[in-house]
Amino acid sequence: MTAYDYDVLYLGAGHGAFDGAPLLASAGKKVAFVEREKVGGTCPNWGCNAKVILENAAALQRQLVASDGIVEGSGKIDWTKNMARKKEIISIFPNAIQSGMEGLGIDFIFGNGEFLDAHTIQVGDRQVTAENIVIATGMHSHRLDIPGAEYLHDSKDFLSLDEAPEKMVVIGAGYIGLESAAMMNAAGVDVTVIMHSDKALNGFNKTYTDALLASLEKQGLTFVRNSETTEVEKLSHGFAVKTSTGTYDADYILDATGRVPNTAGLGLEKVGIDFDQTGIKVNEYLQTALPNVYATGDVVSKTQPKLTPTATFESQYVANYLLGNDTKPVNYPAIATNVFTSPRLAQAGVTLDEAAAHPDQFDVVEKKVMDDWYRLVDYETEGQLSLIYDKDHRLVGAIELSDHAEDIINSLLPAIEFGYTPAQLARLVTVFPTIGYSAIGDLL
Ligand SMILES: Cc1cc2nc3c(=O)[nH]c(=O)nc-3n(C[C@H](O)[C@H](O)[C@H](O)COP(=O)(O)OP(=O)(O)OC[C@H]3O[C@@H](n4cnc5c(N)ncnc54)[C@H](O)[C@@H]3O)c2cc1C
Ligand SMILES: NC(=O)c1ccc[n+]([C@@H]2O[C@H](COP(=O)([O-])OP(=O)(O)OC[C@H]3O[C@@H](n4cnc5c(N)ncnc54)[C@H](O)[C@@H]3O)[C@@H](O)[C@H]2O)c1
Repeated sequence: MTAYDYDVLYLGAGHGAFDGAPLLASAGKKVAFVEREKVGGTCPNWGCNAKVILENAAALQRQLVASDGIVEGSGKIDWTKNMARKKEIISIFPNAIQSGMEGLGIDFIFGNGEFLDAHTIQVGDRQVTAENIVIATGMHSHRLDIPGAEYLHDSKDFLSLDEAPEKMVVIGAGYIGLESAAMMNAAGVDVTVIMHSDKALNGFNKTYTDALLASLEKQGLTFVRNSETTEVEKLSHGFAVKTSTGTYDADYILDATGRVPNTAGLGLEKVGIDFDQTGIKVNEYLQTALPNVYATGDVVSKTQPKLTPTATFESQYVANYLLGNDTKPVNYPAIATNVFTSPRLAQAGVTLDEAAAHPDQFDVVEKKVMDDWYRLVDYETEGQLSLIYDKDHRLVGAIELSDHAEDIINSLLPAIEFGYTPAQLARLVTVFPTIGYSAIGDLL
């Protein structure tokens, strides 16, 4: 029998890797990560955690303004201090994750990993072998290919921006575009978002995304719809962003036009692993074309949202599959997602668009968030909720726009995932008065 250096070797040390690795190490497997940048990957260093700290100031400001003088103060955001706080909080993550993993006996090998064959990875001048390899290399920012592209910044740059610009142009109205634009608008920046269609946020219903844009417009954001960005020109002060609908001045430009799977330079073609621009192709066991090589997280080609909880779920699934604890095909649960603007837009389970396409299978109940008196308690002013039921009246999906949408969707998630009956729902005696009580109350 061949002796490999490791039982399982992960390419990448983000959530797609480090959430499953401890299960393997605790079961006595020899495990290592190959990481070319920062331990923890995108989410803690340049994604979720970094972003949510910065956005929290905008959410606080919104509540303070809505209190209409009960809580005094202008709510002015000091962006530089906000950024310094963010840097301080997230700086602990790489070492904390690394020492936690090393405490379990897991090794770190730093450098770019590339396949030599199905069991061998080249890292610098070292060749590392493993019985099983998990590709968890994530994604990087898509960059527009236009003249002046060198003046554009991506989300990684943006989440380290120490000084707020006066005028900012954001190209793209997906998660990153809207979250970044909304928090900078709250920080007093004049922000224009260029959209190449009239619909924001793929995967969310248009009635809801239009309502979100309308709310953000009321707060001062400008959206330019159906506009193609063609060129960026450097001026003596700042830049001119040229588009099919006009020219917009900015001193900071964020290219938020999407993310691309990290498949290049891995040697995938050489070893016969299938992939395309959507990511690595896997079967129902998250196995690539090579039976001993798996893929997890953002690098996987899939219909599920490319989010941290999805990466975590897949990482734990593959670890359990390799241990023989779970031999069934991957069975994704309802995946909850939230756009961290103020108000938030969150959803889980069957979407409104899916429900509309299959009226024979689903019923939709519409609710006005402001009909719930509790929303007045924490100064909410607007919002809507749609509950999607199957024909047995079990909740199968929900979408909400409000300042607490993420809490409502999290509270509804068990009912969506486990299909609670009305009798089971009636046994959920939640704390009153709270947003969780409101969420379950919506179902009764
Ligand atoms: C700005 C931003 C905000 C986000 N906010 C949220 C949010 O609020 N909620 C949410 O759920 N999701 C959010 N996401 C998405 C979330 O960050 C990803 O879904 C998650 O990080 C995916 O984890 P992963 O392990 O698949 O990839 P990653 O975290 O990207 O990790 C991949 C790792 O692989 C390494 N790597 C790549 N190639 C190689 C190689 N050849 N050799 C060695 N190492 C390699 C990389 O350096 C990286 O560290 C956000 C993303 C961004 C960009
Ligand atoms: N809150 C969260 O959970 C969160 C936050 C940020 C990112 N993410 C994840 O990260 C990933 C990437 O987010 P993202 O915002 O980069 O991608 P995205 O796909 O959500 O949005 C990209 C947007 O750019 C638009 N676009 C593309 N080309 C364009 C062009 N030439 N001009 C104008 N617009 C253009 C697209 O239509 C789309 O709306 C997503 O998969 C998302 O799941 C999640």
